[in-house]
Amino acid sequence: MSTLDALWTELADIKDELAQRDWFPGTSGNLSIKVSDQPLTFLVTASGKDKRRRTTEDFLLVDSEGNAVDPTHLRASAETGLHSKVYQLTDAGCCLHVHTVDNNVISELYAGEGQVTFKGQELIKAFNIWEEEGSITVPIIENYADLKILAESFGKAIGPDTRAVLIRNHGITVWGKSGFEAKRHLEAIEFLFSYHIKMKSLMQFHGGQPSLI
Ligand SMILES: CSCCC(=O)C(=O)COP(=O)(O)O
Ligand SMILES: [Zn+2]
Repeated sequence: MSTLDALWTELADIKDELAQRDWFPGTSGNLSIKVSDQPLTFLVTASGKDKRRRTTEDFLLVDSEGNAVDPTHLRASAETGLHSKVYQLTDAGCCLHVHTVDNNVISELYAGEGQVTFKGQELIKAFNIWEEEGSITVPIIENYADLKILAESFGKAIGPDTRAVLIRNHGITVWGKSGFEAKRHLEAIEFLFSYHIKMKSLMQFHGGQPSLI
């Protein structure tokens, strides 16, 4: 199996796993995996597809501008520019974008602060943060309809410690050095979002104290 085929299969397997979690509602979401550094090329999901299905036309190889490397009738994800930023600004090997109710709720709750921080949670270790008081901060950006402006704003939100960026009432983009690490980061951040929303609702209904009754 060629390297390209192996990367294709790796990304297709991740796509299947995320689909099993129902993280691609209404054809949303896009995924990519880096193929080469110089020049930058990566496999990215074709736009507008039902990402729950596995087909031979799920991905295409694009360059740093998001242009197809080989002739194809497929259109690269509308959000390919964001994946490109991730590969240009970080050491990522894989980048995942999903829309979930939890990530949309968190993005709206904390949009005013421009970021959300989690601490005191074991799953922060999934980001390779092992300090006693370790924390993870996720920047939140506005959801510009113009995808070039969105990609610029997204790129500006990426600092040396950024592992994920939330787009307000849209979704999250997460990356990792490998497909395995990107998926671990995504699962961990969605866990933290879900925990936070549940805890916040319990506290609201029970006078500021978490309660299950
Ligand atoms: C119906 S979802 C709107 C577009 C979007 O946000 C998304 O994640 C999917 O776009 P793509 O072009 O990658 O299919
Ligand atoms: Zn999206």
